[in-house]
Amino acid sequence: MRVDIVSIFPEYFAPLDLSLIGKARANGTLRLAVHDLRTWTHDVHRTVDDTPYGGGPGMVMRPEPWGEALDALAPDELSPDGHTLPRLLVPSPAGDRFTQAMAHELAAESHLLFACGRYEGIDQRVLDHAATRMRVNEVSLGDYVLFGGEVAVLVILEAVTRLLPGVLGNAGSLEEESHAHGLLEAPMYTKPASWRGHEVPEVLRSGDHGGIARWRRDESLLRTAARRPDLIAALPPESLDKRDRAA
Ligand SMILES: COc1ccc(Cn2ccc3ccc(-c4cc(N)[nH]n4)cc32)cc1
Repeated sequence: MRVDIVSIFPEYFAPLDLSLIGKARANGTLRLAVHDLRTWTHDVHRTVDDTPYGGGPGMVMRPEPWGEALDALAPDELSPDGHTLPRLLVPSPAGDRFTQAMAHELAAESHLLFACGRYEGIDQRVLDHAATRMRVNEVSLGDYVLFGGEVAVLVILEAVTRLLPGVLGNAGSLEEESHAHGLLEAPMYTKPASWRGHEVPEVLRSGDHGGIARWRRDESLLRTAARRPDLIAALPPESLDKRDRAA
């Protein structure tokens, strides 16, 4: 997967040299490039923002630098390797909610292009023009307001990259994790069996794999019902058996 990120704070993405994403870049699973939007400014002050039409607080990101950046990173003509146009993702408080389902959808793409806004956002015409030639999605992490898109891109990129083949060592983790089956995961424990007077649930040390699976299922259901009843309501009816309903 190829990923391009455009930001006025490219140094925000230094963490992407670390850990499993860093390994994915080193082994070619992820080809990531971070670009400074000011590359596509031409004035001495390298201006990327201006006052909003219609008045109001703050500044808006100018369309010209973004237009040139997207032209450069998503050229219309097919590249020699038959490169298709990327999917443009624009973090925004007004975007569609980012979900694990969207992470899976994005993990199937060959080229993602992230536009990190700052100030009060990017001139709308940048997104409207881009949408005439590539898929554009405004994406929100949730109902809270960030300073800009960079942190959102780090989150989205981590959620997507861990789904790429070979990135997560034990593929089993993908299957068992929260939101994989629509439920929150059960509590996890490791050694020692007793710690500051807190014991590991006996069933987890019993070797009874059926009992362990049932305990984990029950704990997932109880935790999900308590913290995220919306996920219970969203489950397909057939996924809850009689025992589940009794939990
Ligand atoms: C109320 O209108 C606002 C508009 C923009 C901003 C600051 N800002 C600028 C670019 C940008 C990109 C993403 C986000 C964001 C995404 C989520 N889930 N929360 N916040 C915030 C962003 C603040 C407020």
